This record gives sequence, C-alpha cells and structure tokens, in this order.
Amino acid sequence: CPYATSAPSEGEDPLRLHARDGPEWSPFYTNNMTDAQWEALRFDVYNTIVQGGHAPAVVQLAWLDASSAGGPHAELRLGDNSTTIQLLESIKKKHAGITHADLWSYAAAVAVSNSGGPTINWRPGRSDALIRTSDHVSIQPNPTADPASIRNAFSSIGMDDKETVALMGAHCMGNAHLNVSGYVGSWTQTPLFVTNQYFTQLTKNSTYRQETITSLDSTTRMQYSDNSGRFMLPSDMALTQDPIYLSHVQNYASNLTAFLSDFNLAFSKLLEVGVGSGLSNVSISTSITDFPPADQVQPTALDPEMQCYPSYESPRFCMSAQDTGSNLVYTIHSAAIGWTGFGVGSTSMKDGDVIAAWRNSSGQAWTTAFSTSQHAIQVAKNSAWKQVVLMEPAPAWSKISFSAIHPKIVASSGTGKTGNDITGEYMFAISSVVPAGDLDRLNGVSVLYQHDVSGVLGNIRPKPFTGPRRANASATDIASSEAGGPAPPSGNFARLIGIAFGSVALVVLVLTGVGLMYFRKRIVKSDTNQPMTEMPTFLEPSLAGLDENGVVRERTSRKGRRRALGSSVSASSSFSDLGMSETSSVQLSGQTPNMTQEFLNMRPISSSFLQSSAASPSPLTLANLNALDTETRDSDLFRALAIAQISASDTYSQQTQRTSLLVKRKEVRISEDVVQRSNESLHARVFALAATNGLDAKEPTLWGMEEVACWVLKNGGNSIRDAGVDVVSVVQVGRMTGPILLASPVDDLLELFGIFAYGDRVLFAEAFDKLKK
Ligand code: HEM
Repeated sequence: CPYATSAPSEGEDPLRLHARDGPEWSPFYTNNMTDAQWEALRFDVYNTIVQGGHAPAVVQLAWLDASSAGGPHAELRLGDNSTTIQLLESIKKKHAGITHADLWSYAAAVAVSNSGGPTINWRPGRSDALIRTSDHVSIQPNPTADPASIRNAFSSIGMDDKETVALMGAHCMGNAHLNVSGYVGSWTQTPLFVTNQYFTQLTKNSTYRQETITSLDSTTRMQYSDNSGRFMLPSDMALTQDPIYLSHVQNYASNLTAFLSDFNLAFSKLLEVGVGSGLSNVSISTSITDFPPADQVQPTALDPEMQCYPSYESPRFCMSAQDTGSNLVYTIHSAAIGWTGFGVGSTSMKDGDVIAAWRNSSGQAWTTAFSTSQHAIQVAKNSAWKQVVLMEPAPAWSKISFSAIHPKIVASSGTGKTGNDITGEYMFAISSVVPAGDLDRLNGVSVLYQHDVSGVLGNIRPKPFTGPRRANASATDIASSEAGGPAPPSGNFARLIGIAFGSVALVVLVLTGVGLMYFRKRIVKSDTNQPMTEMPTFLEPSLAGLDENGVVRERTSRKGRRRALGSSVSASSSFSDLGMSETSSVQLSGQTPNMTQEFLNMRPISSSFLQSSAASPSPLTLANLNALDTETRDSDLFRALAIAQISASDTYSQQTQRTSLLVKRKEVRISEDVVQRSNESLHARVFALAATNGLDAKEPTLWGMEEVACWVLKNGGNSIRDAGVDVVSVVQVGRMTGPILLASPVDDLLELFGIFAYGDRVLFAEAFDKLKK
C-alpha cells in the first residue's frame, strides 16, 4: 500500500494499511475513524436500533453472523433483506468508514451496552464478505437440541460451558415469532433489556408446561410456556438438564453482576470468532455515557414551553403540560437512564392521580397508574391514563421521554387535585438505575421509592391546546414568558462581515431554526382526539415569520420572535395560502418505494394507513388524511410524507444524508414547486436591485453567498434591507452557503439545520471546524 506509514504486522492484510493510513476512504476495512465519527455512529445506532426497539434483532443477527463458518463478515446481507439488515444498511450509508461486518458487530455491542447490559469490549477490523457461500451457516443448533448437541456446536466456535450458558443468556432479549421460527413468545418480561431473568426463569422450570404451537405452515412445534406467557425453547430447557450447565444457570440466576461480566467476555469473544488476530488494538467505546452536559441541552429545541429544572441537572428533568379540552397531555424528557415517575396533586401527593412512567433505553415505555396509602391515592379508574409513546424519537440527551394523556375528569370526592383541577404541583422522582425486576403494575410501584432524585415541580399550568398553539397566545402570555426568557444567542458573525448584516442574518438563522422547531412541534403535538382540519403545510417556516415585505414581525426577544413567528406560520399555513391545491401533494409509494417501505418497516403502523398507501400511488388528500386513524395520522404518516417530500425535492445524496435526521423529527420540507416559485421571484428582485446598484450584471441566481455578502457590503447599507435585499432573498438566494455559513456560530447552524441528536451535533461541529480551517 503506497500510503502505509509502517509495515504490516505479521499476517496482516496489506489492504488494511490503506484503511489505516490511506488518505482516501477504503472499502475493505474500517477506516481510521475519528473519535467524533465513532461517537456519531454510536448515537445513530442508539437512536435507530436501541430507541427503535431493534436491539434484540441486532444481537441475534450478530450472533448468527459471528457463529457462521468464517466468522463475522456480514455475509447475510448478500441476498437477505430483513428489516434489521435494512436498518443497519441505512446507518452504514451515513458512516461509510466502517465495514458492514464491523457495523453489525458494533451495533450489537452498542445495543447490549445501552439496554441495561454490560459495556462490551469491542474493537474494529472485520472485513466484509463479498460473496455468500453455502458454508456461511451458523452453528446454532436446532431449537430442539439436547445438552450434548449444544455443547458440540458451541465448542466448535471455541466456547466452553460457562461461555455457552452466558451467551444463551441473550435470550433475555427478544421474541420468537410464529412467522420466523414457528415458535412464539418472549423468554422474559422485559425483552428489550439485558437482565438475568432468563436464568431466574430457567430455575423455575417446573412452572412451565409443554405447549404445542401450530406454525403458519401448519407444522407443529413443542415449546414450554409458563402461566404469565413466557416461553422457553426445548434447547433453553436443555440448560437445566445438564449438571454443569445447570450450575451456571443457578449462579447467573442469583448473581446478576456475574452474568453481566461473563456475558461481556463471552459476547466480545463471539464477535471476534475467526477474525481476532487481524483486529485493531484500539478499543472503541460502546456505551453511551457521554450525554451532553446540561448546558448543552436545548430544551427549547424540544418544545419552547417545556419547563426544565436546572437544579436537577443530573439527571435533568423537563416537562410541559397541555390542556386539549378533554385531556391533559404531559410530555416529559429526562436525562435519567432508568425510570422516572411523576405525580399530580398536592405537595404531600395525597389523593392525586399518579402516573409512574418509564421509558427504557430501548424505546419502550411502561406506565403504571397506582395507588398507595402514603403517596398517591384515588387513581381514577374509569378514566385511565393513556400512555403515548413519543412520536418523535427522544432527543439524544434524553434517555427517558414520554407523553402521557390523562382524560379530564371531575373530582368525585376526597381532597386531591384531580381532573380539571390538575393545575398545581407536580411531583417527580427519577432513578438512574434500571429496575431489575418485573415492570408490571405492582413492581412498578415498588421501584418508585428507589429514586435518586425527587422533588416538586413548580406550578405547571397546562397550556390550552388550540391546534396551532401559539396562534392564540395572548399578549400577556408572551410578555410573561419573555420576562424570564433566555438571552438571544451571541455570535461572531457580526464581527466578521459587518455588524448590521450579521444581526439580520442572525435573526434569519434564529427564526429559521425556531420556525423549524415550531413547525415540527406543531405536528408532533397535534391533538390526537381532534379531527384534522388542515393539511400539513410544506411551508418553509423561515418564510412565514416575515410579513409581505419580508419584514420580521416582532423582535423584542427570542421568545417573542418565536411566538410571533408561530402566529404567522399558522396564519399562512394552509395549502391554498401556498397556492397549492389540497390534492397536489404527495404520491407516496410511487416516488419513494424503498425509503417509504424502509420507514414503514421501522415502526408498527396501522393497517388503514398501509391500505391507503398501498402499492399503487395514491395521492394523500385531506379526505384521505381524515380517514386515517389518529395514531397513524399523527405519527408515521407525517414521517412518510416527509420522506416523500425529501425524495421529491432533494438530490439522492442529500436524501440519504438528511432523511434520517429530517424524518426523525418529522420536518416536512417545502415542496419543490414552492421553492422554485419563490426563488424565481426573489431572484428577479435581486437581479433588478443589482442592476440598479450598478453591480456587475452577472445573473444573481448564480451568485454565491459571498457575492451577495460583498454586494451588501459594497453598497454600504446598515442592514441588508437598507441595501435593498430582504432577508428572505438572502436565505433563498444563498441557501445559507459560503461565508455566511462559515461566519456563523456553530450553535446557530445546528439550530438552523435542526440538528438535535447529540451525535449528529458532534459530527457536524467537527466537519464545520474542518471546513473553516
Ligand atoms: C442453542 C442455541 C440457540 C438456539 C437454538 C436459538 C434459537 C432461537 C430461536 C428459535 C429464536 C426465535 C427466532 C424468531 O422466531 O424470531 C431465537 C431468537 C433470538 N436469539 Fe437465539 N438461539 C440460540 C442461541 C442464541 C445466542 C447464543 C444468542 C446471542 C448471543 C441468541 C440471541 C437471540 C436473540 C437476541 C433472539 C431474539 C430475536 C428477536 O427478538 O428478533 N440466540 N433464538
């Protein structure tokens, strides 16, 4: 390798040198990735795989890959297109520097490490199989295997009895599916977590009975099931039929720490079967412990009305409440890892409705309404809390994140604050320890007491929910929120290309970012019980904060602007305002079959939506929208729309780079024709202005941002508008490239582009820094 800076070590593949030392990307081995790149990858895996509930599937895939002859080389991707593989491929697209084989293995390690499991020792260096051969078959024994066959199989990949039992403990995660293996059920009650429940269940093997399962192809299988719906394969039960296996099972059942530690050793060994000698010596972190500190957390990016409690910085806790008329909707984010609970009521938490809710690191939430004599009583049984799995993935810093709906009720008796009276104090408690036990109702109560932090939140009044919320914000509301509002961000932009220009551009940046946030939240916060009265608009919010002359409406403070922007967004938010007919929207499947499908595969989606967007292109009309059930309408539909929009308007590479980000946050981009039309008129205006100002008659539509900036400076205006260019033109013509970008504070850009996931922020900041240099 011409790039090699040192000789290959003995037996080392020279191709690896290219990945290590070459200036260009190498497809053969995982490249020398920077810490920031690893961090970004880790967060992407976390967000997509762990938060998406795919950890078990990824762990199983890594097992099947590593236990096939030749070791982990991701050969299953050749010819197999499971959802899990597709998800990993979508991550791979964003992180070209890693091989498929390393990614699969790393994703499994990250999944385990961030689902309550041990931190897995992991290092890169696996190469990708280029062809799939028939001997690439896992040594996984038959599910009916006896102890001897299991021993035989595992020893063929170098695993001793202890390692075998530890590895089998992976069945604490996941499910068997009728349509996959013909078995059905989950081994434990928390299938998204690494626990030792698999072993505690095995020690209760006498409580299991044999059950015959008829699979989809009408063949039958025997499995073991217990009374609470947990199951075991015959090969799992075999671990209790061999004295050596059984001793390890018993040890792990009573000693979680021993299991976690042995699982790390066995699993990291598994991930290196057959490839160990060629691996890098650099060990890469798999655990997400480096959540950004509280001061980097931008709660306003989640919801401007969310109140955060900095005195509880670690873990931080933010909450907002909305009154929809018939329901109270609470949304909570916290950086806690384990669980969080909150209650509503008086300071002593008496006679209040209480919800304990817990969002695990795998994207699932449990909520538990309960009653205790001491802390919270009188659960309104007939008007139960409804848990809402958060529609948008939680922001990266937020390990726990959920919305919960409480139907409004009239307080029947007692002293508590219930029903419509819930405007008082909110108790919360957080534990950074993931509860080990079952998370059913009763046990949920018991863990509530084991908390790290607890306290009383101030008086959070549920804000009225009025559809596009801020449209109706009263003047007093705005004034009071401004009083304590955060200071506008500072920037060095002004220093670089002129104070006046800078300040206006900053306004644009902030407004655009805020607009995006608003826009996103508006969709996210749609009242799930109300019929939708308008189509989602694809209006770029930066345009909407301006009046017909391109003047920013209110600028008293950042928050004030945000609200002003909100009003104008809603004022111009219908399709007809944009000159588009209601039916001229998106042809979902026609344009983006793969991406839409990939997306749809990622989340359960209602059959009505699937039908409405089935194979043939069907325009999404207002009528279609309203025909959808609320859950779909408010979640996946929008993301699907976003995908379709992105696909329609972006180039392929933009698409792949941006899809995950945009889709995650359901940002719906302005549709192509709107951009086109506004560009045309703006360009014409700029061109005319250029001509009257004696500027070189280069077609302004071809101007880079630099030229716009030079022109503004040359014309000596005190602000862009003085120079005759409105801010819309600047944004539209320049699309925020060139010097404006470089001169802008990175935080503003992150906000502008709506980059909130921590990993993405780090990666962006690094790239930006490089670009500047
Ligand atoms: C005797 C050895 C093993 C047998 C017979 C076996 C068999 C199975 C079967 C039949 C399923 C259900 C598949 C489905 O219907 O979707 C399954 C799932 C799973 N297996 Fe194993 N397995 C074995 C060992 C392992 C090992 C060593 C690991 C990891 C280290 C593992 C990880 C998993 C996981 C995580 C799932 C759940 C997948 C999901 O939820 O989609 N298995 N296994």
